[in-house]
Parts: sequence; structure tokens; C-alpha cells
Amino acid sequence: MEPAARCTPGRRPHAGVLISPSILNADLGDLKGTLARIATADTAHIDVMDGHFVPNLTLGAPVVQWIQRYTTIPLDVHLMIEDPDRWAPAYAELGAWSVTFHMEAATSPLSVARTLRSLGARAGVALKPATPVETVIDLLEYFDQVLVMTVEPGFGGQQYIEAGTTRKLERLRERASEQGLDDLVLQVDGGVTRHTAAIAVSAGADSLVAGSSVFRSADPAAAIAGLREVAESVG
Ligand SMILES: O=C(CO)[C@H](O)[C@H](O)COP(=O)(O)O
Ligand SMILES: [Co+2]
Repeated sequence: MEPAARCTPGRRPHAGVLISPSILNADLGDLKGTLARIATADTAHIDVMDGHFVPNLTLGAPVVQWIQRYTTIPLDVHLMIEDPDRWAPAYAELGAWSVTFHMEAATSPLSVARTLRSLGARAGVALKPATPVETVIDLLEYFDQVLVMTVEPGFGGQQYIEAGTTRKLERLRERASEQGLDDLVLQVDGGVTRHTAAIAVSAGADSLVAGSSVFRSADPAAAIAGLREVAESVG
């Protein structure tokens, strides 16, 4: 299968549901090989964890810079870090397609979003499963992506949490439609499989992050195609 078409900075790669494999539990000692295995994805999801906001430590800006050199897939950076007000702009400066920070961690979320947009990145905001949708529902015009966490952030390989998250997605989709925010991406992250992808897309998600279900598969390209097929049949 051909690699996905590259997108214009700031624009969605296409109008359909985006498939964004997370490299969290992939072979990070072979970044080039890992990225080559997901060449048909729309974006590559990069989980940045600082060991403080979440009890796990992954990678930071220097490694993201190498990833940028190794692939033309747009990078979808998910920051699970404290003080995104200070650190998030660096990822936009590196050329990330989107930079998503946690609402729970930001001091001035709208200011961070404005800075990210001014640097040419799409501005994303993420909510942990227990964070109410009300924290962001009146602010959607300031963001390009809302990430609804469907596991507690920190680790891959967990079970999808459906309770509360389906309603959150429905509320976000309703409000985005009412406001004509057609370009806003609603992303789900955590425990996404073919089964849970259908639940998420039915509730309004149009970006699926999948780590384990792609990289534990013997054929990551087939796993990506499988998620796309489910999304297209539901969406
Ligand atoms: O943000 C994350 C964890 O905090 C990861 O993106 C997510 O968990 C992906 O892995 P999996 O599909 O295995 O759940
Ligand atoms: Co993530």
C-alpha cells in the first residue's frame, strides 16, 4: 500500500477519520524502522512524558527532532508534562503538525494555544478521563484538536474506558457542529482497537490513536488499514 499523502502544514491530511499510531511501546531503538512500519498512517502520535505529570518518562524535544528527520508523516505530539506553558512551544518550533498539552497541567491554556498556532502548529488540548468536558466546551474555537483520554495517561496497553468518555465525545461533537467548527479534530487515545474504534467514531471521534493494537500486530500496516475500515464503516 502507498504511504498516506502528505498534508499542508496546519491542514488536516484529509476530511475522514485520521489514524495516528502511537510509537510509545514500539522499538524506539529502531526509530527509522518503527516509522517505516506506519508509513500509511495519517499522523504519528508521539507521547512525551516527564515523570512528574505522569509516572513514566519517555522522550523529549531532541528525540522528536530525530523523528522529524526520519519521516514525512506529520507528527502529532501528545505532551504529558508539567508546565506546558514553558515547554510546548519548542515542539511547534521543531515543526510538529500538532502539539497537544493537558488542560490539567496548563496555567494559561489559551495563551499556549495562541503561541502554538502562531508557530504554525495545530493547538491541541487533552483531558484525562475524570476531567469534566466543561473545562473546555466553551473554548473550542481556540483549539484545533481536543484529545479525550480513554485510559489514565502514562502507559500503553491499558483497557479503553468507555464510561464517561462516550458522552464527552458526543458533547464535544454537538458543540463543534453548533459552532461550525468543521476543522476541529476530536481525538481518542488509549486502548483503541477495532472494537473500541467503532464506539469512539460513533460518538464523534475523528482521530484514533492506537499504540498496542498497531505495534503488537505482526503487520502494522494491516492493523492501520483495519482501523480505517472500521472508521469508514461507522463514520
Ligand atoms: O497517551 C498514551 C498513554 O498515556 C498513549 O498514546 C496510548 O496509551 C497509546 O497506547 P495504547 O493504544 O496501547 O493504549
Ligand atoms: Co498519547
